[in-house]
Amino acid sequence: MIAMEQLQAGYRGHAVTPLLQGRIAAGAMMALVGENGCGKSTLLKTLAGLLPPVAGNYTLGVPRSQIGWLPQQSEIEKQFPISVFDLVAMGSWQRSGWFKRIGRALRNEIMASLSKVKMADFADAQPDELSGGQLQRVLFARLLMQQASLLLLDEPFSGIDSQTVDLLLALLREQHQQGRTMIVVLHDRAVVDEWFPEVLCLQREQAIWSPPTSHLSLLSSSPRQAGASL
Ligand SMILES: Nc1ncnc2c1ncn2[C@@H]1O[C@H](COP(=O)(O)OP(=O)(O)OP(=O)(O)O)[C@@H](O)[C@H]1O
Repeated sequence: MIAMEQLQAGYRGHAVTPLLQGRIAAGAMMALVGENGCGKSTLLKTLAGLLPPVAGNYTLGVPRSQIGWLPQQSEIEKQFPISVFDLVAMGSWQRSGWFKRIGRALRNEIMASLSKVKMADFADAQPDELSGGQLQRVLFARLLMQQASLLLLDEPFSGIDSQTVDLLLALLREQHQQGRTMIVVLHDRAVVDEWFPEVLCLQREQAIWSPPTSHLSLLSSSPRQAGASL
């Protein structure tokens, strides 16, 4: 699904990642790991189309509308003056349309997503009334509603208790079993070893793919050139 050819991610022409050459297959459940500052978030933002590549190029096998994106900090989301229910409903806007009334079937789906993350009782709450872990569960419910085929999650478990981490990991595995592709930035080696069959480790000089990726000499479709946006 994702092919990277001599890709380097960074800011304003300055690379922060090593050269990335390889592919991530559709349906992969991949952990993105490495020391602080090695460029994990920067790579994820680049793949999400929020930053242009500094060098090389990549292809995503899906349109940008099929990306489910969970950034590292969700404090901004907390200030949104809407209910938890509406925040989760935002995940389905592509299916329902922005200004259409939410019908019974969609309402049930939203409540089912909130139940999956054990937050159904908070449907009428405001995001700023939630703890960090509760808000993260709500954002996962929104992600489920999105039904995106590519999930890019940046440290989704930081500051979350282990029970909740297990709940969210089980949901991710369910998404994986449904054929979705995911790249998740993680720091907890035990979580990576237990849950993630594939790992991309960024180091200063090189990237280590596990299992080793097939070398790419050609990209199959029009690549994103450095400087281009999605
Ligand atoms: N907006 C920015 N402009 C310029 N440089 C940045 C910007 N954001 C981050 N950096 C730098 O890019 C490098 C990589 O940062 P990044 O956040 O991608 O690392 P990371 O691997 O995700 O780190 P961590 O594990 O601490 O979250 C760091 O040296 C950081 O200082």
